[in-house]
Amino acid sequence: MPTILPVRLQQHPEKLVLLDQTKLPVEEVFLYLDTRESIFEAIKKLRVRGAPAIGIAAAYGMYVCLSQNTYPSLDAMEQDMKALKEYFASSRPTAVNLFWALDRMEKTFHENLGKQGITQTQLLAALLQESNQIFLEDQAMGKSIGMHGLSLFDKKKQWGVMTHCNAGGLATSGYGTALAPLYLGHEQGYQFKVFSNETRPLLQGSRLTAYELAKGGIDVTILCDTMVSLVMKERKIDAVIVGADRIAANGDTANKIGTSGVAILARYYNIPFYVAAPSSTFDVATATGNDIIIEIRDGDEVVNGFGKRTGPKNVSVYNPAFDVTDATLITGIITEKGIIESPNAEKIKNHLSI
Ligand SMILES: CSC[C@@H](O)[C@@H](O)C(=O)COP(=O)(O)O
Repeated sequence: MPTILPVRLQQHPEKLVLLDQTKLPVEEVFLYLDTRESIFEAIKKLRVRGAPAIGIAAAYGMYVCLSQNTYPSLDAMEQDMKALKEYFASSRPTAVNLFWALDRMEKTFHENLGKQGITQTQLLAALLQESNQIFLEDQAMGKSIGMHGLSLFDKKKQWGVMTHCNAGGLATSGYGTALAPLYLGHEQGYQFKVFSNETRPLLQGSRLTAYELAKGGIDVTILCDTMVSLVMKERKIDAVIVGADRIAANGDTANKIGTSGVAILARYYNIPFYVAAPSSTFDVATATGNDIIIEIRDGDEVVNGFGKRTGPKNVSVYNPAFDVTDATLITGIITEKGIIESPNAEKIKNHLSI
């Protein structure tokens, strides 16, 4: 299991504790946050990132912020809960886990608000329990994803696995999603050679995935995004596994920019392409990938990233943070319940039992 926890709650006094991922791989710096502005900023600036971790941070963040105040009435507390929900939800638009976690917190608030004689302290206790539940469920889902994903491999050889961006421990409260089979397998004596795509422009693949896998003792090689085709042609890759930020009802999957190109190349070279994600990443209210809102980020991340100017000033830059991989390019979606082979709307509906 990965050794660094990117998001957790501290109590007495209440703080949201985040590993500042913008500082990796150079330094492990922890932030202790208790204001709504600092939590919003941490999500927006990717100090905490990865769909499940963003959801957990927002849930704990709501609890921490509400616990700072004594409200004149339960109505005032409810208004503030709604304002916080809206504020955190406006931080990043693509990862559905953010909205899923905030909806769960709001539902818990309202269910308890309806109880006769409920106090602010009791409402806070209910929110604390719900946010801890979201954290623990994510941990359990990661482990189950790992078990199902591991069934794709055996111990007879070393497997070449490519991943893009970071869908590991740093993106969740446990084993991760795409990296979960690798961690579990490593613990059980399976052999992997992981190829981690650098993932321009913010380098989650080289800064984060390579960092956590190396720390966990798993063989990892960093590739520039431009090297994917060559390495696939050299037959170094047996399978690709990536995470997801949002999976539409038909299986179209939004994930870090560059993922769809990797999927297209994998199809060309006849390499299986898997998406690993918990059920909290499915958004069945969104029919297809065309309806997923893609976050557009500041162009400076592309031409002035990490303090180095790599493009001229005053030139337009396009910086979409995610792209959508067509369901038809996906060999299977690995969830905590099993693997959806060649995903489509009906299989997804049955798999999620909805
Ligand atoms: C288990 S994390 C899955 C995805 O959130 C991950 O692959 C990804 O694209 C993260 O993007 P990021 O912009 O770093 O939040």
